[in-house]
Amino acid sequence: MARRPGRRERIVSAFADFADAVEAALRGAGAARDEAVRAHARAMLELWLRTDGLDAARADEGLAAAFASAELAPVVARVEADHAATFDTWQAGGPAALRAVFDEAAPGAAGDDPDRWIGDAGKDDGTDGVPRLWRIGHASVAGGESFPVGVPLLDDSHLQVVSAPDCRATAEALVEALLVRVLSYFRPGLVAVHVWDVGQFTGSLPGLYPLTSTGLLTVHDPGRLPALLEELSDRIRRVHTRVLVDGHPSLRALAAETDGRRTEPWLVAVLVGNRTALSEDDHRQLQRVARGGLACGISLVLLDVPVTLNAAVETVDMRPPRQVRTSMTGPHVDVRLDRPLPRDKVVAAGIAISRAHEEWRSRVGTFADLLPPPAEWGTGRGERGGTAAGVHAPVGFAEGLRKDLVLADGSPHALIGGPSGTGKTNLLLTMIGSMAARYSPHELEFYLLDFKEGVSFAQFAPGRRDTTWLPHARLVGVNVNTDREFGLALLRFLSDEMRRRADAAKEHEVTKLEELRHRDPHGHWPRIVAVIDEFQYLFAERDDVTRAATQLLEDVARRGRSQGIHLVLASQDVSGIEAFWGRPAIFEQFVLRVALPRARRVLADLNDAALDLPRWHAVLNHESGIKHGNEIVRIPDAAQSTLALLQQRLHDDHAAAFAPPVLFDGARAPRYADLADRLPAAGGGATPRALVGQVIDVAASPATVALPDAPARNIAVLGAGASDALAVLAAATGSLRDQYAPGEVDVVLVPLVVEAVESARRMAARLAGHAVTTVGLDGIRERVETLAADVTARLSGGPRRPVHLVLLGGDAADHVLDRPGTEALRRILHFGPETGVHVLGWWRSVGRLRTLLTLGAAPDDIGAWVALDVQGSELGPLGPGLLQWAPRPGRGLFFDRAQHARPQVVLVPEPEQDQASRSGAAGEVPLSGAAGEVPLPSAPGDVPLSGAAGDVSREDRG
Ligand SMILES: Nc1ncnc2c1ncn2[C@@H]1O[C@H](COP(=O)(O)OP(=O)(O)OP(=O)(O)O)[C@@H](O)[C@H]1O
Repeated sequence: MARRPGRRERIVSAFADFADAVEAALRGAGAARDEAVRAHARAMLELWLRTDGLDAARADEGLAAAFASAELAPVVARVEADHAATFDTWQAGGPAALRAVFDEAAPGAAGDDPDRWIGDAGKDDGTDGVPRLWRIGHASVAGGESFPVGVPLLDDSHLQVVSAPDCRATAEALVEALLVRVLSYFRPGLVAVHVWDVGQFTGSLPGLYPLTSTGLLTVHDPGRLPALLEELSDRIRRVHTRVLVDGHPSLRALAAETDGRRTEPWLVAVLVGNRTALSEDDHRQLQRVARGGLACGISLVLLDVPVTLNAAVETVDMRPPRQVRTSMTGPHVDVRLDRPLPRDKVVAAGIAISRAHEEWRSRVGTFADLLPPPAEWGTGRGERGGTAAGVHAPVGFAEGLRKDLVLADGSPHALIGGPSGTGKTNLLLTMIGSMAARYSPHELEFYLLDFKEGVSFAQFAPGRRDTTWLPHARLVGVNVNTDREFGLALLRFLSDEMRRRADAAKEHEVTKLEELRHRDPHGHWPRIVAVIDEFQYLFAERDDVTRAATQLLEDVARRGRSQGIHLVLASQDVSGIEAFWGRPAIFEQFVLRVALPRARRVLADLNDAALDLPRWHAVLNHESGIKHGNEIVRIPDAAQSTLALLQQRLHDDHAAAFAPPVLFDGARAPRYADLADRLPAAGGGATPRALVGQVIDVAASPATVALPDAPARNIAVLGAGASDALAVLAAATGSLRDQYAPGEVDVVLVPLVVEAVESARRMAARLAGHAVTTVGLDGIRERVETLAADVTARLSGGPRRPVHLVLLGGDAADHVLDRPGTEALRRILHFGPETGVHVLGWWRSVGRLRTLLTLGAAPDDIGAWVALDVQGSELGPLGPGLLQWAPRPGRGLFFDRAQHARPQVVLVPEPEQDQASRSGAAGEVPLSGAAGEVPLPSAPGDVPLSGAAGDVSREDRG
């Protein structure tokens, strides 16, 4: 019988249903989870792809399975579609546009394939612009067209390259290729490279070593990073203080405003580190260099030197796991670096560049290359305009670039040293030509003195063959080697001019020349450059001249700066010049030092750069001679043909407005006519003045003695030699002619020695129109006694018609005068002048004159004298104390109690017969007429008893 399902079965069945239900529930949950995981994977992949970029994700090996999965393919497809949609437009034109930009920014060796330029030296001088990019590789986006990648460098930016150990060699190759591009682009010399490698004595970049031969590459010792950084800082300082003085912010801006030419080469400093930090000091210094360097042409290339730079810098980051990235292209562009240049080609390029550099250095740089274009000569329209901020003129070349010599507030005066034959004079001529070509004579004046035996500056004054002159030249001194007084005269002039300027500045309430020019635009305030070649002669002796010169030099050196007065002193040997070493106050003002090869003491004590200078080079140092101010420049030959052409042009343009310079020519006696022209106008009751010579001053003033009716107004000329003495007296009597109305004066000519006879005749001829009598030895006593009686009468109120008693060889009269005659002469000397009777006499012996000036007369009766071949010690009783005077031909020591505290040196006028023969009038001087009869002298010993007086005197002069 069938049994009803029992309880147990029911329970089992119920559990089975439960298990089925659970299984169904679990099955459902598993499917949902699988779907969630797949969705998550899809979402994650999309997130990666969109975050890191499709290209990066493809390159990631961990994601290879995902890219292979069919399940995920729609995600990839979707991202690809979006990627393509985003970039397609850019891909269409973006790479091409980048290429175009690059081609423009990186012309020639800056961007071209190396095969097209490697091994050739560059030719570009930067005047047509500087590449803004330098190629390092290429890149593409999303498999699109590739485009070149470059980095900026010169003027624009520094470069920081960061590598990992396994790609360090690639990084070095990148730097090497970059440098080879830069060096091959520009004309050799325009870029110099310095390399410092912390780990290697020889530095990295061995392929570039050939460049060291001409100094284009300098390799620094690993331990001497501070020295390199110091060198770079010095350069920045120098560029700012010397080159960017006109307020230009950078060398690039300066070049843009001038003709585009760079005045300083670029300097690329490559620092190769080992990823460890620099010392704190070096780090700080490097930051300073980075900050100031670009404006001064310094670019840093840092390889694995960890440093943060507060300046424009681009980076190339080569560290894994990423590909190469640059700051130029951003983090999403993988850059493929160019293949390293083959080592042998780099070496060959270095050799070729060095060779071209050497050739360039020996080829370029003539004097003409220093000058601006001829259209600008003397206009001041060139690079720097006027001289408001100083005088800047290139005098030589460094690396083919023109190097300026600067006379301005920072370097007001220059000291030039170099042994004989090293080119001092040439350098001075170069400087003068270069300055004259740049500035207008309204803005710049030269005062040029040469103490050497020679006439180097004579070319700037009108000559017999070349009648042109340099309009800037206001004074030219030649053959002054025996006359230190010329130097003194120049310094005195400068000192006076400084005072005049200071007074004008005070009046306009300003302190500097620049401001004075501004306030007084119609005034004539040129800068003055005073050049003294072989200036040590000026200080050659311990005497009054040296003392006065030292004082004046100190004055001008200290105050000239603000008054626009600049001294340029040149010497073969400055070591012995006490005026300098004993007076640091003077020396310190000579901030600009120029040392020619082997010059001693011109530079600072520890600066021996001049010792191994090659020929025709100079150390130009605008920093008082300290080492870091050294610039080695090559001085061109100041070719006469170019100088002459320049002078001709300047003369043509300016001669109408500028008189010829005053000429100090120590070898030429001043002409009577020139001096007489400058005498004050006579007549109208003016006191007559007797001309006795030429004062040594810049105005070439006549030296005169006033002859008023006052005691002691007699003139004595002292010396045994007849020629100079007679020349002085001839000038003195001749000059009186025009100062009296015809017939207003009596002149008594007394030739007492044979040499004077001819001279007296000429004097008489020149005085034609006046009452002239000539008396010889035989008539002197009587004449003197008559005149003495006349003086007595005058003293008691008799008529006072002017009388000049001209004694030629006064001492020769002693034996004929006897006591009464001598006393009469003393009376004339003592009382004559106040009554209008003046003695103008030549005594061959000071002792004889002194004897005469006793008893009735006194030494003071000679109010003025000119001593010729007489020793200073003999003059004591006549002068103001002990005198230093060593006689020299053509010079006199002139003292006039009425106008001098100390005697002064004068030039004796040209002797009469020279003037006559030069004018072709020799023998034409009328010897008769107004002139009285000349009786033959009769005293034995003084004159021969036979022979014509004229013949004798001509022999004497021959
Ligand atoms: N830069 C130069 N290039 C070529 N020749 C030069 C240069 N400088 C000077 N000379 C030549 O050298 C010679 C001597 O030059 P310079 O007269 O200038 O020397 P210095 O130092 O003034 O000598 P000194 O004091 O003996 O006159 C001259 O014949 C000159 O032409």
